[in-house]
Amino acid sequence: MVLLQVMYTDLDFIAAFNIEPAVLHHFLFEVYRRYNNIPFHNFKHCFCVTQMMYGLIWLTDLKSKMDSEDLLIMLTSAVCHDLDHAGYNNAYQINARTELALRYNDISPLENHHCAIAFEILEKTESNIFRNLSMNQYKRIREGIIKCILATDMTRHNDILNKFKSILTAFDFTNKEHREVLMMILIKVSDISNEARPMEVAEPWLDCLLQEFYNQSDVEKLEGLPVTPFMDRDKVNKPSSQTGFIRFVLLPLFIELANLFPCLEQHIIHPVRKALDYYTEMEKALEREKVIRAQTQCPADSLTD
Ligand SMILES: Nc1nc2c(ncn2[C@@H]2O[C@@H]3COP(=O)(O)O[C@H]3[C@H]2O)c(=O)[nH]1
Ligand SMILES: [Zn+2]
Repeated sequence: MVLLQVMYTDLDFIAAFNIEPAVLHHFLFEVYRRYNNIPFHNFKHCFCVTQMMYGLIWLTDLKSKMDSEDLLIMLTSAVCHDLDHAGYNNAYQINARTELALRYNDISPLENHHCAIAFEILEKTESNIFRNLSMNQYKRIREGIIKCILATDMTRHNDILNKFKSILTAFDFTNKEHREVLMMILIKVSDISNEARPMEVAEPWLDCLLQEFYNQSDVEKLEGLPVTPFMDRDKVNKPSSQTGFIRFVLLPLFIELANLFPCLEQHIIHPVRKALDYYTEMEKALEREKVIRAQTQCPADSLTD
């Protein structure tokens, strides 16, 4: 919590938006309380995503390109983006017809919920870090946070990435629409950036993610619901989960952001490529092990090969 406080201070938000330290503290404590004690989508994930956003803001020198309202939107969206996640994704919410799916008519039920919880916290005067803003400032920041948090729904991944690609060659920081798409891309990159971290940090996060995935698919099996294939313990393991995700989701997204900010290449592309090599090797080793195990179980078959 203290480190999050430092990020708000370091980016000059305290002075620019007249945020009282006690209110910031209260806000962050409420945020901390409203993350659940689950394997992946917990407060530590919130911290990692926010820290990545903070790092990206500095590395790309966004302070000189965007105003402090936009930066406040980005950091606060990162802090709030998974509030009260219960460890079951949107597919589950919709298939199980949960309260959230009913409330939000199957439209990004989780992301709508995370955002609603954020504004529930901000409705209380003692934890409203925006309480000294003008009406117009508050309106703009609320609109921005809603856009950013809703953009973390992965079913919108291709739409958002394609939009970013279409504006990239003529990207203009003075264009509001361009800035909004960039903000969505930045929160998406931060949200799925574990593999850009050192291997000894990234790998335990993958274990936590798979624990949450396997738990959901076990419950889906128990409840007779459609089983989410990438969460099924009978179908995915560590390397198979990562090679596809890195190749088809992470790299295509990260490469586009690095096209706009080439300085990011060494920070987000190189480590992700290294992780891809690592999991590709692990996948091959597991395959070899499987073949050996099959041969030792059926020695007669292997003799006839
Ligand atoms: N396989 C895999 N999926 C990830 C990884 N990081 C994030 N994700 C997925 O990307 C999603 C982003 O939104 P969610 O937080 O809902 O859930 C996340 C996971 O489903 C990762 O390292 N590996
Ligand atoms: Zn997240």
